[in-house]
Amino acid sequence: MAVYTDVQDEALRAYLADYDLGELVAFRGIAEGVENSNYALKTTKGDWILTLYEKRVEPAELPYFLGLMRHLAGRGLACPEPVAGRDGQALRELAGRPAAICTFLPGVWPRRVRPEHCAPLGTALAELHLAGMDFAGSRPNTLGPAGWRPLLEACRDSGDEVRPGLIAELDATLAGILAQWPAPGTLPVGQIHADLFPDNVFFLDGPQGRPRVSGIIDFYFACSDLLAYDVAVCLNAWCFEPDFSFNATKARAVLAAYVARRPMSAQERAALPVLCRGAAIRFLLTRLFDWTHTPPGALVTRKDPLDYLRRLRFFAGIEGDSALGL
Ligand SMILES: Nc1ncnc2c1ncn2[C@@H]1O[C@H](COP(=O)(O)OP(=O)(O)OP(=O)(O)O)[C@@H](O)[C@H]1O
Ligand SMILES: N[C@@H](CCO)C(=O)O
Repeated sequence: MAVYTDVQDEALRAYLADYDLGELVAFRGIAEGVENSNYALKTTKGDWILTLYEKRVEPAELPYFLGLMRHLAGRGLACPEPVAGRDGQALRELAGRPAAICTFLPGVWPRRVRPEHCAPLGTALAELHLAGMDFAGSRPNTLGPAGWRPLLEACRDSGDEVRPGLIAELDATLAGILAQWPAPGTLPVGQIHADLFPDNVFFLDGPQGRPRVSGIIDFYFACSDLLAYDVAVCLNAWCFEPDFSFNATKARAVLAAYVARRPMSAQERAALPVLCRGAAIRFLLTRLFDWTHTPPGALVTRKDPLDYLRRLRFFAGIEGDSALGL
């Protein structure tokens, strides 16, 4: 459930008066998502998404996120485009929170990923990376390697309640990942999404009923980091079956479509296994943090950290990039 901040009809109408979006016809809170409050708006000029940024989003970072979305949308990527008010500002305030309206994207995210989703995903990811190349802004990856040890420390006291021995296993695995992490300057860097899970990618049926990407949303973890790390996030999030087995067919489809648009260097390919381990531990640690720090009775649904322990163990057991489908 993600409507933390209630918006009253009156307040929304007053807010919309600063835009050129016509009259409000209807609005409703969207239950999906856990970070921010989202509302679907219908006005006489179309459909929009209103987001109120909640406490996990740092207000000073919003110009980067909104600027990146505007840039990518301007390059033709199907992502939400922030809508400016009459004064030219997209970032405004509503109900005491920073707020913005973005374009509404059609389509639905895949509840069950099929191999046919994977090539369009790989293409869209490469297009996102290419479109971001000339973006002027930058933002460090606060959930990148430098953030993992502090997260693990924050889970040290209660982590083993989730699974006995978990913290010791993570201590050892993290040390190995950090020791092998690519040195700065060795791999291409750019603007990455950093959270490209199935629930952030919308699809519509394209020619012959094949799925095509109709929208990429939720840029609020986007940052400037290794492009290949974004690929590793997708291999984690899209290429495992419900029984946690790795689906090499899906991985091959993601990678082949990606490299057809943005070829990867030999160093990037060689680094993929450690990048996959890094991506697995990132989601394991943020989930473990939430699992051990969310008060009972809170409205948010906690995600199981152990799903990512399975992935981490899989990626720890592979030798080269051939097991990944390259
Ligand atoms: N531009 C958009 N067009 C259409 N629907 C959107 C758009 N942005 C968000 N939504 C809807 O709102 C839901 C929640 O959005 P989002 O995933 O960005 O929420 P969040 O709380 O910020 O993120 P998180 O996934 O990190 O919890 C999406 O699943 C989708 O249904
Ligand atoms: N995609 C993340 C949550 C939101 O960033 C996860 O599944 O843990």
